[in-house]
Amino acid sequence: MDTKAFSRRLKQSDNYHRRGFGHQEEVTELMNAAYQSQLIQQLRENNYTLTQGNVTIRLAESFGFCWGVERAVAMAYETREHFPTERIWITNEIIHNPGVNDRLRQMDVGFIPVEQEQKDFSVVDSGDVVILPAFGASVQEMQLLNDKGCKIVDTTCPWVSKVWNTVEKHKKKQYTSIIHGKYKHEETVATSSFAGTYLIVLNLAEAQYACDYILQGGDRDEFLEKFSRACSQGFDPDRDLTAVGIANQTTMLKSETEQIGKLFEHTMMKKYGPDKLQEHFHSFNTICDATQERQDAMLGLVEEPLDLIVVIGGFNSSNTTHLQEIAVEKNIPSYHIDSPERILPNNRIEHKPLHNPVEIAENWLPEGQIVVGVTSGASTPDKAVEEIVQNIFAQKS
Ligand SMILES: C/C(=C\COP(=O)(O)OP(=O)(O)O)CO
Ligand code: SF4
Repeated sequence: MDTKAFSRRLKQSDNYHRRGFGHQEEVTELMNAAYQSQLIQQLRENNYTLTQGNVTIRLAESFGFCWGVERAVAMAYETREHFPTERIWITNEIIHNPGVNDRLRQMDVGFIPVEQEQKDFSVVDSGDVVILPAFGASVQEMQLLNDKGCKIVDTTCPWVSKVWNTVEKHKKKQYTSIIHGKYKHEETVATSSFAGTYLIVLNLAEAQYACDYILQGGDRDEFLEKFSRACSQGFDPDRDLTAVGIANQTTMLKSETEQIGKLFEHTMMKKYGPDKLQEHFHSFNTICDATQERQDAMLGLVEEPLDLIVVIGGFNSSNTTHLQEIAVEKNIPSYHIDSPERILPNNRIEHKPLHNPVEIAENWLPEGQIVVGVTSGASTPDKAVEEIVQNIFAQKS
């Protein structure tokens, strides 16, 4: 499929919308009421600090809703305003925040049902409105919805589309796209659908494995087994790793994406010589600013004297998980929670330790004077942060 030509055609169609519908004022009011917080605004203005009783809260200097999330959620709200009686669907969670998705359900936006990892689009009829989330959607899904005659409202963050352009460039030059991301993540599913030949690496260890294969060869079957769900159809490591371009899921750990890029660059330089590097390696910076800013702020926060850190965001939120990784790396006790309800009576918290299932911790707030670091991922509204800060104060009072 010529994905570029399809995208161009889709964008010209009357059924395709990627800007709002002129209801900004009403929507801003609704969103402010649901998601903004005066307390958090005060904290920002007070050097990101607030003390009450024997608890001091230290907020990261960049946290919470990013521009792309605000834009996508606002577009979904506008869609409801603009099509008050039409059936409206969304192909996935709009962003990885349970509260925001619940709010869309309350607005009668239907989520495409999923059975055994397969989406059931049979529920969608011609003329229905379908929202594509901030992560985007695969080109096959877009085609299917377009063929059905749906009205498509595309809220894909432009930073994500920028990565799609990058993999299109790789494809044009017949480079294999090395995508730093999680193969099951909606954004990476969408990005890989625009790529030609691709390999998805989760982390530096997987990148190292692929680079070792490039330099020394290895067990082809083992390679294909390892990346069975993370490469393009018919991928052949002996044929498809001679020229590579780097791309990434926008919310991966910035430092890791950079290391992976450097690793492939050095590998290609070693294999083909510095003068031939351009023919075998391409890299554009596609790390999004919001991800970078939140990670940089977290790196600043963990340098402060803290007793513990609360990281707020959906459990399936990649950027939030990476913020927690920074706390874990620094050996600071950290609690990843997705909503204020996770703070339970009697000094207990229901939280998700990194790479482990949700569990309950007892006596999580130490006695006496404490300093609690707080940050939140790009899909977390300030309102949720406010309620969590208030719950912490209440537990210690
Ligand atoms: C929509 C989006 C980022 C917003 O945060 P999310 O937490 O929704 O997503 P992610 O960190 O990628 O799992 C894609 O870049
Ligand atoms: S984290 Fe970046 S890419 Fe993702 S929605 Fe926000 S601004 Fe867009």
